[in-house]
Amino acid sequence: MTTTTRRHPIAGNWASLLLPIAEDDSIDFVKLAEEIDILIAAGVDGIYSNGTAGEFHNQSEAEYERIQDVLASRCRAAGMPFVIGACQSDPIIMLDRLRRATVHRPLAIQVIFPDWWPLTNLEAIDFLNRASETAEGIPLILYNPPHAKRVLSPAELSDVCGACPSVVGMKIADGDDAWYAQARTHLAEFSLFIPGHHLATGMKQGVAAGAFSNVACLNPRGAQAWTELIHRDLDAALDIESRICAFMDDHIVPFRRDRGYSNAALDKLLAAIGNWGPVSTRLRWPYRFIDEQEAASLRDRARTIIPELFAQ
Ligand SMILES: N[C@@H](CC=O)C(=O)O
Repeated sequence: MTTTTRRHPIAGNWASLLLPIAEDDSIDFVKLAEEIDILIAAGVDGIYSNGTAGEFHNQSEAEYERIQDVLASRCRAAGMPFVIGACQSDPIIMLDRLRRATVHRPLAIQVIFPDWWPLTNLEAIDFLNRASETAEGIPLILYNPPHAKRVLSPAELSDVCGACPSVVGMKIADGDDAWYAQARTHLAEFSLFIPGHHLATGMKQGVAAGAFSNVACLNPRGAQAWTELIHRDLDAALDIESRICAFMDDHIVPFRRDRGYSNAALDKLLAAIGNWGPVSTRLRWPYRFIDEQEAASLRDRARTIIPELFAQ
C-alpha cells in the first residue's frame, strides 16, 4: 500500500486498559495502576484507554479523569507510548473528554462518531473538524466498530476522514479480500488498526498498521511476540493466527452469539483466561459478565491450542 505523509508512525500491538471493577461496582484504582505496570513490563508497543473493552460508555467524568491521570503518569514515567480514548456517545461530553485528554499529550486520541442518531457524512466531517480543533495538534484515530450506529465503508471513511487532516488513523473491522482491496484503494494514507486476531492477515494484505488488540487482552507479552514474529516469519505468524481464530470461534464468540454477552465481557474473559494481571471478568452494572469459573476452565484449552502466546 502506498503511504503518504498523513500516515502516522503509530503501529503495532496496543494493549487495552481494562477496568478492574470491585464487587461494589467501583473502579479499583490500585489494581488499575498495577495492571498498567504489568503492561509496561510486558513491553507492548503501547497502551490505550477507553475503548469498548475499557468501558468508556459506563464511567463518570471524574472517573474518566482519574483513569487518564493514572495511565498518563505511569506511561510517561516509563517511556511507554499511550493513547487516550475520548470516546462517548454524546458529542458534547466527547469534546470535553477530548479537551481534557490533550493535557496529557498522548501519542493520539481515539474518538467515535456521536452515537445516538447516526450522522450524515457532512455532519461527521463537521464533528471531526471540531474534534481536530479541540485536539490542539494531537492526532486523532477514528474508532468505527461494527456495533457503531453507523459503520462506514472504506470509500465513506476516505470521504469523511480525508476532509479532516488531524485524523491519521482508524480502528475498524476488516473483511474479505474485496474489503482489503477497497481499503488499499481508499485508505492508503491512514494507519489502519484491525481486530487483533486478524493482524497477520491484515499485514500480509499490506493494510494493517497494527491492532488495539483482543489478543493482547489474552496475553500482552504473547501478543507482542506474535506481532514481532509477523515481521520476521509471516507464515509462522499466520499459522498461529489460524489457531487464535479457531480458539476465538470455538470458545469465545459463543458467549456473544449464543448467550448475549457484550464485547467488553468477551475481552475481560480473555484477560481472565490469560490470568496475567489483576483484571477479573467483572463488568460494571448493568452489563452481565461471564463467570470467572469459565475463564479457569478455558485456561488449559488456550495453552494447548496456542502455546506460543504463553511461551514468554
Ligand atoms: N474493540 C476493542 C479492542 C480490544 O479487544 C476495544 O474496546 O478497544
